[in-house]
Amino acid sequence: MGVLVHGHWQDQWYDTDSTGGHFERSAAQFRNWVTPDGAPGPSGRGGFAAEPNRYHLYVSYACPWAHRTLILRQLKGLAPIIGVSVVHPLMAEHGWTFATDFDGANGDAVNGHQRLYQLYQQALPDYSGRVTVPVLWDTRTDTVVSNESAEILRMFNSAFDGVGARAGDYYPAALRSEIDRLNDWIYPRINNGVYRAGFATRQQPYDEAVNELFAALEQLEQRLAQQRYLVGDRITEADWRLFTTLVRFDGVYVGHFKCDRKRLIDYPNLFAYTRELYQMPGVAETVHMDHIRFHYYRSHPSINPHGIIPVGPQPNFSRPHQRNAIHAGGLS
Ligand SMILES: N[C@@H](CCC(=O)N[C@@H](CS)C(=O)NCC(=O)O)C(=O)O
Repeated sequence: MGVLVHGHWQDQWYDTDSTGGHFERSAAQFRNWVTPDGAPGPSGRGGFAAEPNRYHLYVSYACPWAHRTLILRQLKGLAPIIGVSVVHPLMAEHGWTFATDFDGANGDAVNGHQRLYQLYQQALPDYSGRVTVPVLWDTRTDTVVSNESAEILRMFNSAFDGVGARAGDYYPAALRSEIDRLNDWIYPRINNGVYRAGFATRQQPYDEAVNELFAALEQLEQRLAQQRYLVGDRITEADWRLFTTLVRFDGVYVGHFKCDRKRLIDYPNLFAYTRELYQMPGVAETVHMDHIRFHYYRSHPSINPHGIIPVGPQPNFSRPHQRNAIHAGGLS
């Protein structure tokens, strides 16, 4: 893996020496918004009006942040009007690439690049920073609209409603403060918590991350015994953001990232909740466990030097979930 420095690719691993063994994720830099009429969004500049077949999404099936955007694209019926390029699951010295010798990795049909960093160079020749997925690309102006999944999620939720998106609001106005509160609590402890544990290079930051992670999972286990979804009886963005971490938990985070105090399948409510979300129409087809396991176990040689992909565990997400009986106010 590496970074771009003034447009030049440099192969280097995360620098945790300067942060005392802690892993710190850097902020995404392209922060424009697609809006119904092209007016500027909460950040960045305007000019990105919602139109069918204008925008293209670059993802890795392995990446939990990219996965959120794929799920919203699916739920909102955007697949026919926003195309997708899937990178190869191996992220090595050239970063993410468009090699197609892995089932599902479909290359870059839009710009014809070999490597993802070339897309960033195309958008901004002088770019300095990480080269991450997901990327929302504008084929009209040949630039990156956004490389921040949390914001792409919000755009997919509503910006395309006038140009053919399916009904459905996963960030309803009345629930926003509760969703934001949950996201802010879940992100550091769980979504990024597994990375903080897995990429720690000293004992103490690892201990800290893993303790916070499992304390948070215990709390959610209790919450989901009382209510069907994170915010009561309605599925919201907060659920999808949690789902992409939970669905990877036993397959990679338990082993590869040493998050092994418990497995997902040891939490009856969290596991059943994950199964219910997995079984929603269109969601299972966004989950590609072969990309997920290959990516993590092969792309981090400092954690898994021989690149052996272990056998499991691999939970069965298709088993009945039996969550129908749970309503916001507790078991009916
Ligand atoms: N803030 C970004 C983070 C995305 C991210 O870190 N993606 C990872 C893959 S899971 C990546 O592409 N990493 C490459 C790198 O850091 O060089 C988002 O949520 O969109």
